[in-house]
Amino acid sequence: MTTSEVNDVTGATVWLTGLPSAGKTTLAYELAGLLRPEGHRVEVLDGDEIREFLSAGLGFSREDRDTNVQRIGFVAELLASQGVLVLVPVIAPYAESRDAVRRRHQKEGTAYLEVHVATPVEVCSERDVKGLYAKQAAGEIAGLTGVDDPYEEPESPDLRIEAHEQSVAESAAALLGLLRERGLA
Ligand SMILES: Nc1ncnc2c1ncn2[C@@H]1O[C@H](COP(=O)(O)OS(=O)(=O)O)[C@@H](OP(=O)(O)O)[C@H]1O
Ligand SMILES: Nc1ncnc2c1ncn2[C@@H]1O[C@H](COP(=O)(O)OP(=O)(O)O)[C@@H](O)[C@H]1O
Repeated sequence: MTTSEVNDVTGATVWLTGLPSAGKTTLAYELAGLLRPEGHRVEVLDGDEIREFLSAGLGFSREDRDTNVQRIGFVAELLASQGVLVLVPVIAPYAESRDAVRRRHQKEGTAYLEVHVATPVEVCSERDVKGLYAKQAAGEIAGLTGVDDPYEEPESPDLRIEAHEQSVAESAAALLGLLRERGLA
């Protein structure tokens, strides 16, 4: 690849927000699997991994969640500005915090897309991938997003996916369609 080809590559951050077990991580990896064979550089900033390293020690208070989201937003923008498609399956429950990440991208002239993975809490709690809904119901944990902690739904996301009403492949295709529409893939 020549230098000019490298410089032509447009990066972006695609933030997948939604409740625990909504399907954010599943969809991010499915989309990554569609993009990589096309030659795109893709990074998935997985919430769990970030909390193990970049955000080690942070909990789930509003303040800690905001700090976590701003750190991820900072790293995502850096990568996206260098031509990487950055997929971020992170709850980010507060609108103000998500907007701050969007503003950071706008200020730097870096593409940013907000996607709401809108699986309802009833479906998420049935899936309960990590057993958190059961633990909350049993009184073992408190402050679970969407149950006894806030989740502020995006009012006007770039895309809202009713992930429970379609297959993983269909949702990933919708995401790819959005990227194509915006000239990012
Ligand atoms: N109290 C509470 N509320 C919400 N989520 C909780 C909680 N405790 C642990 N977890 C698990 O932490 C995973 C990562 O959360 P995030 O970093 O995405 O959350 S946040 O944006 O900082 O709010 C998140 O991962 P996902 O299930 O992939 O969304 C949860 O499984
Ligand atoms: N249509 C769908 N879209 C996304 N995930 C789905 C769908 N149907 C079932 N699932 C399952 O739901 C679970 C979602 O878990 P995960 O992707 O870890 O959610 P999150 O990252 O939002 O916590 C996975 O086990 C996935 O296989």
